Amino acid sequence: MAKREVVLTVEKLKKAYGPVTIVEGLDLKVHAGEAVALTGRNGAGKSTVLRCIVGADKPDDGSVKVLGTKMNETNPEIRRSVATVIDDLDFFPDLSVVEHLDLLARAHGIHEPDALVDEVLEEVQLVPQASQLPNTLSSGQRRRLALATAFVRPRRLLVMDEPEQRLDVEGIEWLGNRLREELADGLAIVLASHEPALLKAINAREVRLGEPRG
Ligand SMILES: Nc1ncnc2c1ncn2[C@@H]1O[C@H](COP(=O)(O)OP(=O)(O)OP(=O)(O)O)[C@@H](O)[C@H]1O
Repeated sequence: MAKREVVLTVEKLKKAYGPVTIVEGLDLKVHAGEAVALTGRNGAGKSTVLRCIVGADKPDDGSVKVLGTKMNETNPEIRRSVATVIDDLDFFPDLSVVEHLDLLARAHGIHEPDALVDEVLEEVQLVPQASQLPNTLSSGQRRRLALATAFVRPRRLLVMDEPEQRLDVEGIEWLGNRLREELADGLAIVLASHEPALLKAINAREVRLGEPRG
């Protein structure tokens, strides 16, 4: 895989809520093997930009392209390329931890899904909770499950909103190491984070968002 391939291109992104302009004229390029961190104060627009990038929110202006193709959540090629960890509330209530991961791995046509799911469960330390339903997990365990969903599926771009939330110190250290490996394999990462240790671990390029105007 070419290391310097441009995976994500954001051009002149604008998003406003009513009279308040959250972001305007934002340009961003993220290459394979590179991590970009959106930083800025609470309310600066980090989550808004991430939602526009993954197609969960519609920009008022500008464009988002993944591997040269205009972002579109319903395009199967894009869905195969983009893994997101935006929140950890988005689970099927009646599927267990292992069933979630299994479903995702199979739906994305992963070769030997059972082996990968076992490996990732072990890594996120959810083996004892494998048969529990999401609403019975602790908040940190739910975050680990959300992170696990990104690692059992194909991905070229990983988009994460404060992935460190509710992780313990060891968990943040694990995440930094894991993401470093992903970068070495050519993954492109865009994240919002308030955790300097994580940003340092993955050598993230910082893009600081200013205050919303209006
Ligand atoms: N659907 C919405 N309608 C109106 N305003 C919104 C909406 N979503 C977000 N906002 C506003 O947009 C601004 C940016 O919010 P956003 O969640 O993107 O900030 P953030 O940088 O991620 O903040 P934090 O660090 O607190 O997570 C905030 O002022 C927020 O209140």
